[in-house]
Amino acid sequence: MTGTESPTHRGTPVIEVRDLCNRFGDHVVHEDLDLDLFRGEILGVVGGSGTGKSVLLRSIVGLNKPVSGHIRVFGQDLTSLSAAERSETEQRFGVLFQAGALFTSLNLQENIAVPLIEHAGLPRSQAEELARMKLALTGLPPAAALNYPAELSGGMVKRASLARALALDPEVLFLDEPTAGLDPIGAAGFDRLLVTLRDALGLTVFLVTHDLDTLYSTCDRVAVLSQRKVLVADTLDRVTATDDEWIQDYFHGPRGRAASYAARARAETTEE
Ligand SMILES: Nc1ncnc2c1ncn2[C@@H]1O[C@H](COP(=O)(O)OP(=O)(O)OP(=O)(O)O)[C@@H](O)[C@H]1O
Repeated sequence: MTGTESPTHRGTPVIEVRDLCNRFGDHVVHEDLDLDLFRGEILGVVGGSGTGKSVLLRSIVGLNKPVSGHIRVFGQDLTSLSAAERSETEQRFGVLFQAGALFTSLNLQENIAVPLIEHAGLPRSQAEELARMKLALTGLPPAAALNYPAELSGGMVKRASLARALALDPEVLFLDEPTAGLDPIGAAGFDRLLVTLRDALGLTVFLVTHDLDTLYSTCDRVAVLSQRKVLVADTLDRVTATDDEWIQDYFHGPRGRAASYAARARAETTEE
């Protein structure tokens, strides 16, 4: 890795990716990619379209088998685990995919009860009670528990999907573009919720996003994927100062500047 880790995040990483290679046919997506995720941080993962952000996420959560490399999770190499150990480890992860992936034929409390019944073995009534608590945690009103996904706004679907990702009390939360498709107010609300939940539940968060406002308002560190590797993984100040064309265009273009001004204005309002 060319970037130095933030001094605020020393200690053993909960996830260590080393020399990761991913290839589809002739198309090399990652080559000797390194990345650390430290306990309690929100790490934003950015990069141009097709740089392999989602493939990286899927490799870590076990949905994509890398060509080579090591992924250590909670100190254990994923490839050395038996299927049972792997499944146990993966239950310490919560994943929110871009499409949300709720079952359309189930209402929200039934949706969130599914992992509680299947993986935690809870009886249905208890699972649905717990599901209602998870929905409340994400700021949804109690009545929403009986709604079907099609009856909800995009922002509510995202919150419900987050409630499902939190169903099994994960230690690490993986989010793939959680604010995509939300209006700016809905997106800002989701960002605040994410920080509140991280603080309240002690979560570690791996967040793939294109949303500059989300990066500025939620992330402790940002990892930039470029040229098949993590070009830099550090605090926003250090990342934005990195001498790289894509980074300079992304963070110092009109949208990047607007997000940076908005973040500064928010910080000043909080200080007053
Ligand atoms: N299962 C697959 N089979 C073949 N190619 C794949 C597969 N999954 C991903 N790819 C390719 O790998 C590359 C990286 O995909 P990925 O979805 O990780 O990009 P991304 O950085 O998340 O992009 P975006 O920001 O547009 O979502 C893309 O070129 C994609 O087409």
